[in-house]
Amino acid sequence: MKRPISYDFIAIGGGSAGFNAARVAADLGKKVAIVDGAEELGGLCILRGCMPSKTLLYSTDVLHLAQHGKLFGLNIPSAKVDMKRLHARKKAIIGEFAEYRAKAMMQKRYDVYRAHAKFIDPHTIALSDGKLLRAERFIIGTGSKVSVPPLPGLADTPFWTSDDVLDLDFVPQSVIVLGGGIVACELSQFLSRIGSRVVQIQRSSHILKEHSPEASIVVEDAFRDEGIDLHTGTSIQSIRTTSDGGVSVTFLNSDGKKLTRRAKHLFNALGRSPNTGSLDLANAGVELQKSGRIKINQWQQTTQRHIYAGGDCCGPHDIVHLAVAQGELAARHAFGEKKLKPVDENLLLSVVFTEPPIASIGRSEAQLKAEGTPFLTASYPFDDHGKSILMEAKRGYVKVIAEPKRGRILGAEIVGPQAGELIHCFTAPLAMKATVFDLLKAPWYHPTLAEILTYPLEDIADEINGDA
Ligand SMILES: Cc1cc2nc3c(=O)[nH]c(=O)nc-3n(C[C@H](O)[C@H](O)[C@H](O)COP(=O)(O)OP(=O)(O)OC[C@H]3O[C@@H](n4cnc5c(N)ncnc54)[C@H](O)[C@@H]3O)c2cc1C
Ligand SMILES: NC(=O)c1ccc[n+]([C@@H]2O[C@H](COP(=O)([O-])OP(=O)(O)OC[C@H]3O[C@@H](n4cnc5c(N)ncnc54)[C@H](O)[C@@H]3O)[C@@H](O)[C@H]2O)c1
Repeated sequence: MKRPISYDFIAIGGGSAGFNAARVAADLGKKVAIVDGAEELGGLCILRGCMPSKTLLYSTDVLHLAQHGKLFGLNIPSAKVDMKRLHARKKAIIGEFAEYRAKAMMQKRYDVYRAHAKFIDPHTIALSDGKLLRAERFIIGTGSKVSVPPLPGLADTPFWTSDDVLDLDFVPQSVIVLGGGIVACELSQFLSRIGSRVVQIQRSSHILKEHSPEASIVVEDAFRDEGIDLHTGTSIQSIRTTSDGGVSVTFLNSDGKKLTRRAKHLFNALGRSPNTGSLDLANAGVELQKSGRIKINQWQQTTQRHIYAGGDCCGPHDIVHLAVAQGELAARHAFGEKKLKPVDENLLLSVVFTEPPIASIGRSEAQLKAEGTPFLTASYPFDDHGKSILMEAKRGYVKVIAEPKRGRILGAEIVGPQAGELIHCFTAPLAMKATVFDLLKAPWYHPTLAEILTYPLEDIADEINGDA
C-alpha cells in the first residue's frame, strides 16, 4: 500500500465552507490541502448558486422597470430580453469570480487535489486518482445536490434543475415549476419576466414557508399580478411526458379539485439534499442526522471530533455567509484558538431575492410565540412612505420585534423595495444587542427608504414609554 501524504488540515470540498476553513488554517501556519472533485473550481455560490442567479435577476429587475416606464413618465417603446447577451453577460461575470477564486486556491499556501475523496479510516482519505492523504484534522464541506422526491412520475420525466435554468440562452415558451422554496420563487419570477408562461405548483399553503404567511402573501400577490399561474396547498398526483415532447402535471388544488397543467418544460425546484453519499463516512465514524445532514456540535465537530463539517452538508441553513462562518469557526477550533463563539442562531439573516424581496433577521413572531417569550411588534407599510411611493414600489411593510421592557430588538422582517439592503440596518444593532431607543438616536436621511424604519421603532418606543 502507498504511503499517504500527510497534512495538518484537509478540506474536502473547496466551496464556501471548505475553502474558508482552509484559508484560516493556512493563516494559522498549518500545512493544508484542499480536495475538490468538481470539473470547475469555485463552489455552488459562485458557479451555480447566488452569483449567477443574482446576476440574472438584476437584469430582469431592470427589464421590468423599463417595461413599466409609463409609470415613471417615460416613453420606452419596447424593452425585451436578449437571451444571448444575458447569457454571455452572466458567463463573463461568473467566469471572473471563478477565476479569482481558482487563483486564490492555487496559491502556494495550499496543495489542491482535483479529485473526489472518501474516507478509508478516521485519518486517511483515498482520492479518485489513486492518491492517499492523511491529516490530523479535516473539514467536510461537500455541499448539496438537487433532490428528486418520490413524486409519481418525476423520476421518469426529463426535468430541468436550477443549473439548467441559470444557463438558458433562449426564452422557454412555457415552464412548470415544482416547489415554492427560494430557488423555485426566485427563478419562477426570472422565467416569467423574460417572457415564459410559468405555472408554479407548491405543496404547502404558502410559498416561502420559512417566512411568515403575511410576508409570503405579499410575494404571492405580486407573482399572480405578474401573470404567474401559482397554485399553493396542492398535492401532486402525476407527472408525465406528453406526446408532443412537453410535460403535464396533474394535482389536487387547495379546494381538492383535480387540475392538469401542461408546458414545454419541467423545472424541479423541490429542494436540495446533503452531498455525503460517496464519502464512506462510516469508515471515519462520522454520523448523519435523520435528514441526511452530518451531525455537528456547536463547534462544527462531527461525531468524530477531529473531523469537522460546514455548509450545506451539515446545515442547518443553506446560506453562504453561514457556510463561511462555519468553515472559519471549524478551522479556529481545530487548532485550539481561544475565546471562540458558536454561530449565533439569534442573528439568523435571510434574504429572498424576489420582487418584492423578503428579508428577515433574528427571531420571528412565530418562534417567540412558540417559546412563550413576550415581545412587542410594530409595522409600517411601504404604500404610506414617501420614497417608496415615488419609486412605485408600494407593496409590503417593515416590521420590528422587540423585548417589551427595555426595547431590545429581537428581530425584523421587511418585505418591499430593497429589503435585502434595508435589513442590514438591523444586523449590527442586533449583534450589539441594541434597543429601539439606541436606533432612534441615529440620524435617518430624508427621503430614503431606510427612514421608514423609524416608524415602527417609534411605535415600540412609545408603547414602552406609555405614550402609545
Ligand atoms: C440557485 C441557488 C441560488 C442560491 N442563492 C443564494 C443566495 O443568494 N444567498 C445565499 O446565501 N445562498 C444562496 N444559495 C445557497 C448557497 O449557494 C449554498 O448554501 C453554498 O454555496 C454552500 O456552500 P458549501 O461550501 O456548503 O458547498 P459548495 O459550494 O457546493 O461546495 C462543495 C464542494 O465540494 C465538492 N465535493 C463534493 N463532494 C466531494 C468529494 N467527495 N470529494 C471532493 N470534493 C467534493 C464539490 O465539487 C464542491 O466544489 C443558493 C443556492 C442555489 C442552488
Ligand atoms: N436567497 C437565498 O439566500 C437563497 C437562494 C436560493 C437558494 N438558497 C438556499 O438553497 C437551499 C435550497 O433551496 P430550494 O428552494 O431548492 O429548497 P427548499 O427546501 O427551500 O424548497 C423546496 C420546496 O419544495 C417543496 N417540496 C419538497 N418536496 C415536495 C413534494 N414531495 N411535493 C411538493 N412539494 C415539495 C417544499 O415544500 C419547498 O417549498 C435553501 O435552503 C435556501 O436557503 C438560498
